[in-house]
Amino acid sequence: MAKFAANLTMLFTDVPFLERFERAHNAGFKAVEYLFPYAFDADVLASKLEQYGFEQALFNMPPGNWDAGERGFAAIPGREKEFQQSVETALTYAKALNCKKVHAMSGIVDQNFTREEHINTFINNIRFAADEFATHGIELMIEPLNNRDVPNYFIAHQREAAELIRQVDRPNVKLQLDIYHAQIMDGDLTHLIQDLADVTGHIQIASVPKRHEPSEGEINYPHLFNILDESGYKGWIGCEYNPKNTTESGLAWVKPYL
Ligand SMILES: O=C(O)[C@@H](O)C(=O)CO
Ligand SMILES: [Mg+2]
Repeated sequence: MAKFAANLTMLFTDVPFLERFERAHNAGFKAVEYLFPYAFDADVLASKLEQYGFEQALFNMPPGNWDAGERGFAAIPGREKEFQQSVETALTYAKALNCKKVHAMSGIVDQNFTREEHINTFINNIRFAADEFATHGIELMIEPLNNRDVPNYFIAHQREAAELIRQVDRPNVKLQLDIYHAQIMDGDLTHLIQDLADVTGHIQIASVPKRHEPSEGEINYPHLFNILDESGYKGWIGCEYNPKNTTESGLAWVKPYL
């Protein structure tokens, strides 16, 4: 049966970040995920997890200068040293939060370099991170982002990510299949989920086109939850959407699963 993690970057945003844990707990969630933990001391976050009995499902590696538009740099030539440092930073948090899945963002392509140069950089960086994480039993996620929201992101299609994962050739590197991005870029979701089941490590959801609750829009999520079950997916499904009104008023869809 599908199980859902509250994404605290997107849900409960009417209160400051640290207060969102309590709100997610009161709503019935048993796990949380969020983009970045780095603004907070790892011990503070760990105590929030402990206080509410949460599992930390996932967080992202440092993305570079987010406010300046950077979206990671795993594929960006010339940033290798920074990438290696960011692996160590992420590892410190992953250990403190007992988090077994970390997402490495690949970055907006740099027009000064060829596609091949980006791919080679990505493969080398991801192998480095995967090997560091493997010694702690941590899986490394890579996630395609749709090119309407994030133009020129290095990976936009799910099967392209699966091919890169094959080339990286490390057992702890997996696909973060965000069904919102997948519907915009790929479609044919039933077959996509089934075909990529063996490389999928994490799932996220939102409606399309508006990235609201999964109960609206063009995707039939109850059908896809069954497909995920049948495909053997047992991990958390991250609720990574912008609530249409308050978070709580839009949670009816998830109540039967909590
Ligand atoms: O889908 C998303 O936007 C996130 O999962 C993410 O990690 C990058 O912003
Ligand atoms: Mg996502």
